[in-house]
Amino acid sequence: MTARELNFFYGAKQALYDINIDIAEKEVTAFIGPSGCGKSTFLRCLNRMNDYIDIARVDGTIKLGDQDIYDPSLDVVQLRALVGMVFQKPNPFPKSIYENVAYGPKIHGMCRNKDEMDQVVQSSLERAGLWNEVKDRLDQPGTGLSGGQQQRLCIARAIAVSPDVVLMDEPCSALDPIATAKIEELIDELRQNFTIVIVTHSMQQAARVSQRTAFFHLGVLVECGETEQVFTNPREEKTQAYITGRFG
Ligand SMILES: Nc1ncnc2c1ncn2[C@@H]1O[C@H](COP(=O)(O)OP(=O)(O)OP(=O)(O)O)[C@@H](O)[C@H]1O
Repeated sequence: MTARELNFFYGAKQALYDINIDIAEKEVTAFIGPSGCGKSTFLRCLNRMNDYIDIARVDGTIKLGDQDIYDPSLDVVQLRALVGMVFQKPNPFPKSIYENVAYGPKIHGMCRNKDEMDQVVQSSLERAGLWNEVKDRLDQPGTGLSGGQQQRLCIARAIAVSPDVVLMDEPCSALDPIATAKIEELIDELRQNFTIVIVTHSMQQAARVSQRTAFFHLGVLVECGETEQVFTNPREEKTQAYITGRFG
């Protein structure tokens, strides 16, 4: 995905300024920066989740491949299948584990019969590292799983519709360290098949899971580069100050 000259406003308040970024395919890009710097706002621009906010206004261009995602003729439901999202708090539907994963493929008409749907559900749960834990209780509520399992269920739900990109907004912030480690391992496996963008408050997490890091400050994308370079040899003084804990 690419963004060019992206400006974003909540009413009169500008939250993002002239963002230009190329998000590399089949890699993990981490968005870091102090609270309120616009990481989540920009993440939500990437699949038009901000459309739900009445006062939101976007200027500039975001493309998925060649497609301008703010083109008025674009089908937003289709866009959100191609650019899926995993939220801070695991939010399974109040439905069975099976139904949670089957929901997307069903509304997008991806499966011709029950066998095909079973296959998609199984492979999505496998790829989300959850199959072995739930295969004997697929008819039980998704909400009955542990927090870490629920988050992996939400990842299975996102990948069941074969997205190109998976956006993750602080996916581990509600999880304990063991569940966090599992999600981080999973992110590393998923990047073989998906482009991943993760917002994280943790610089350690960004360093562990991402290949590229983008540092935001006061709505400006200060620096974006290979994660190792950003953390060891940042180009910008502001990045250096942030990663060494001088502010934020
Ligand atoms: N729905 C909204 N209406 C008005 N202003 C908003 C809204 N959501 C966010 N903002 C403001 O936009 C700015 C960027 O917020 P955003 O949540 O994108 O930052 P962030 O970097 O993700 O922060 P955090 O790390 O705390 O989640 C902040 O000043 C915030 O107060």
